[in-house]
Amino acid sequence: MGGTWLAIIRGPITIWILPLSSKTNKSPVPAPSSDPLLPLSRLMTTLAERAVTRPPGSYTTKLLEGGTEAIGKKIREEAEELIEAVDEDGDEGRKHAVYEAGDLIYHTLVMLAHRGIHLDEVAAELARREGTSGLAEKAARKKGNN
Ligand SMILES: N=c1c2ncn([C@@H]3O[C@H](COP(=O)(O)OP(=O)(O)OP(=O)(O)O)[C@@H](O)[C@H]3O)c2ncn1[C@@H]1O[C@H](COP(=O)(O)O)[C@@H](O)[C@H]1O
Repeated sequence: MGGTWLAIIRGPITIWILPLSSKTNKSPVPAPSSDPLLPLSRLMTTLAERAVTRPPGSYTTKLLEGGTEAIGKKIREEAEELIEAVDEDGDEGRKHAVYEAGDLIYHTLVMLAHRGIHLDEVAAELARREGTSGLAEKAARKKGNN
């Protein structure tokens, strides 16, 4: 295993071992071309690394230094921009919505990195919810409150 590696140990069970690549955003692990969602996972790894190494000249570092408030402000802005873009007509409008969704997802992942949460944990939470309608879940929650 060549190069410099960084181990992040959180909580009782989570251990991240990341190859350090703070000078570039080149993926530390080359992506097999089969999974189109791998860039998300690679981005999360980069952002988790930024949260630890805080390289100067990084927009992510700047956001992380601003904390929950600065990151939250960008999430609100980007959410607004996505909502507006979604109703724009045609291919250009659709492309714009994709672009704004990218901004919103990036800033959301920065918030996760800020809190020391990995995308895997969110995926596990979504997997736990899989197959349960939001309506059924809400009804069960209401019942539990009685
Ligand atoms: N995916 C992104 C990404 N998406 C959006 N952005 C930035 O998010 C900002 C979006 O804000 P706006 O659209 O409001 O643009 P703006 O007006 O310039 O922003 P502000 O100055 O108002 O904050 C822009 O500066 C974008 O460049 C991103 N910045 C970084 N990444 C990824 O994160 C990696 C690490 O980035 P650094 O930490 O900056 O090296 C990059 O290599 C990319 O892979």
